[in-house]
Amino acid sequence: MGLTLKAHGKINLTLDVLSRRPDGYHEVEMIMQGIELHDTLQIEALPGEIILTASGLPVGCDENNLIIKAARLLQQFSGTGWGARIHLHKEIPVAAGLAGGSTDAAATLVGLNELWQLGLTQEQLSELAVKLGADVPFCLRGGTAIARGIGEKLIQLPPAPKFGVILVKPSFGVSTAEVYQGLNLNNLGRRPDLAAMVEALQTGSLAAVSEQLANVLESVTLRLYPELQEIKETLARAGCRGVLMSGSGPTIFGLTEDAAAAAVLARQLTLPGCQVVATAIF
Ligand SMILES: C[C@@](CO)(OP(=O)(O)O)[C@H](O)COP(=O)(O)OP(=O)(O)OC[C@H]1O[C@@H](n2ccc(N)nc2=O)[C@H](O)[C@@H]1O
Ligand SMILES: Nc1ncnc2c1ncn2[C@@H]1O[C@H](COP(=O)(O)OP(=O)(O)O)[C@@H](O)[C@H]1O
Repeated sequence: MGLTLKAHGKINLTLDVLSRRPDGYHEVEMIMQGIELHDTLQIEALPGEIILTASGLPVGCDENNLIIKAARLLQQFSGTGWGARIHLHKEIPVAAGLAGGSTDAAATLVGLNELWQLGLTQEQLSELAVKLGADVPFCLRGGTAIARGIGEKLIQLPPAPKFGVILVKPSFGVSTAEVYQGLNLNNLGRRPDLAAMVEALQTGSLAAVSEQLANVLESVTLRLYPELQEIKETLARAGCRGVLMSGSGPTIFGLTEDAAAAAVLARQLTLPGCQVVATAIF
């Protein structure tokens, strides 16, 4: 008996950094949004070992893969004798700011909790999730949420309007740790207005939501990679209403009225060397 799970990516509609903690992490305040684009995990329980294989976009299947880390963490926590055979089909670009690894880890926790019949609560899973990464607790639930703390303190919001989303991922990846380290907390550029974005989401207006998009990590990543500014301008010129970098980058996303508009627009874009994906708010 096995399970097939969809592990959805995310974008950040707002991202603000409030302070640097003594442990090097940062207190954030952001609105996280799940997207249709997803990886697929097929999981079967088997005695003892954890075996991972992958297809789709290239990704390593060794001990560094967050799927293996999640499975081992759950084995240790529960003391179970079970193992698993897991196949990952990767569609979310890697090291992109789209939480691809985090969402695979979250799906692994959910899937193995069920297959191994551990009966862990959502809260227990969330406590394990944050040990794997700051974005993993959000990925357990998905949807639309305010995230605070290092990203693990979540307040679920009503589902967002189903806007279309165009993702543009340049050929390079960025290190999230380096981007946070590069921040100058006294010079963050335009800061988001969280309350105004929550209100904009409630109105359902693409124009209102687009106006409130803001991410202070752009102050680091766009300085390191000026070509990202050109991608933003290309998306805006092509007709995307709101354009922003997701998370620590380098993916730039653009919003359209719906998924069909995103698909049409994505086909018209010429961005050599970039992965362009049309998807939607999930
Ligand atoms: C920036 C965001 C926005 O959603 O996403 P991504 O760009 O990674 O998708 C997150 O804050 C990233 O979350 P995640 O990628 O899970 O972070 P982790 O693996 O826990 O941490 C990677 C490194 O980023 C830094 N980090 C992360 C989160 C945070 N609140 N403060 C930090 O300073 C730390 O240096 C940490 O060592
Ligand atoms: N299952 C996984 N999918 C993608 N990346 C993974 C996975 N497990 C570990 N990683 C590693 O995690 C790092 C961050 O990847 P990812 O989660 O895709 O990016 P981001 O945190 O920017 O959204 C990459 O360097 C990648 O090698």
